[in-house]
Amino acid sequence: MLKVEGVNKSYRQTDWFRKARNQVLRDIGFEWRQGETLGIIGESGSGKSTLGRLLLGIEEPDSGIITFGGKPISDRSTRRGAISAVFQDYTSSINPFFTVRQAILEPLRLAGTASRPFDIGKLLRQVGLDESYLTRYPHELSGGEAQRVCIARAVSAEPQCILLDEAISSLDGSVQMQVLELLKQLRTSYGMGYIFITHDIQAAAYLCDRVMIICGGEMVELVETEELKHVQSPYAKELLSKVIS
Ligand SMILES: Nc1ncnc2c1ncn2[C@@H]1O[C@H](COP(=O)(O)OP(=O)(O)OP(=O)(O)O)[C@@H](O)[C@H]1O
Repeated sequence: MLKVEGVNKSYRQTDWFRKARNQVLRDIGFEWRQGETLGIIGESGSGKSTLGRLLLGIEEPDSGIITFGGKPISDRSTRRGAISAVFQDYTSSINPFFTVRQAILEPLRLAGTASRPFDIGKLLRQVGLDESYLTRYPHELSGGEAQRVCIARAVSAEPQCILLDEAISSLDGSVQMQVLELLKQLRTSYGMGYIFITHDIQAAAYLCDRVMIICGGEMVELVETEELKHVQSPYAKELLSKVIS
């Protein structure tokens, strides 16, 4: 469904004496299958968020191809209704001048489907909030509530895939667990899938069907979650030993 082939990405380095480039992703290739939850895990700086931005079409690879349903993800018409995102920084993800109602309806307005019947109260209840939140502004929400609003907004246009980039990392432990549960429930209700970018292997193992491990911009492993303990690459073994021991 979402297909990534031979993707490379580099950025210009700030170097006064020569034109150097920092190679951030090397020859990445994989396929996200419709309805699945695919985890992308790796240590800080391994290139996870960069890959996320490429999958969302926010940035373009230097080389390689990314398609969704056979069409280039770089085309806005391909992305519309196909993929949405939830980021770590929920405080800046919502327009501070928007009420919760406006924030949740924004994707529908952008997709040109704002006139279709839409039960915003039901969606709000599904993410564990009630209709009294509709008139609140972002500064009137707790971190957990704001991230629930971001999730509701990502779900509202019913995309086939939601990319979550460290979406639970800034939340307290118990709230993280609630949001993971919520994501599982929404997946059942709406039949969509996720791409779950995280450095938290345990959260990935809890939520994901398959897990991809990246190190230094290279994909070192892509396995079914139940096969995680049988990973082959030394890096993946070391990464897992830190959690399992
Ligand atoms: N826009 C950019 N310009 C220059 N370098 C960048 C840019 N974005 C990312 N990088 C560099 O690319 C590398 C990978 O960054 P990236 O944010 O993708 O890693 P990550 O695995 O998501 O890390 P973290 O878990 O800390 O967010 C880092 O060395 C980073 O400094």
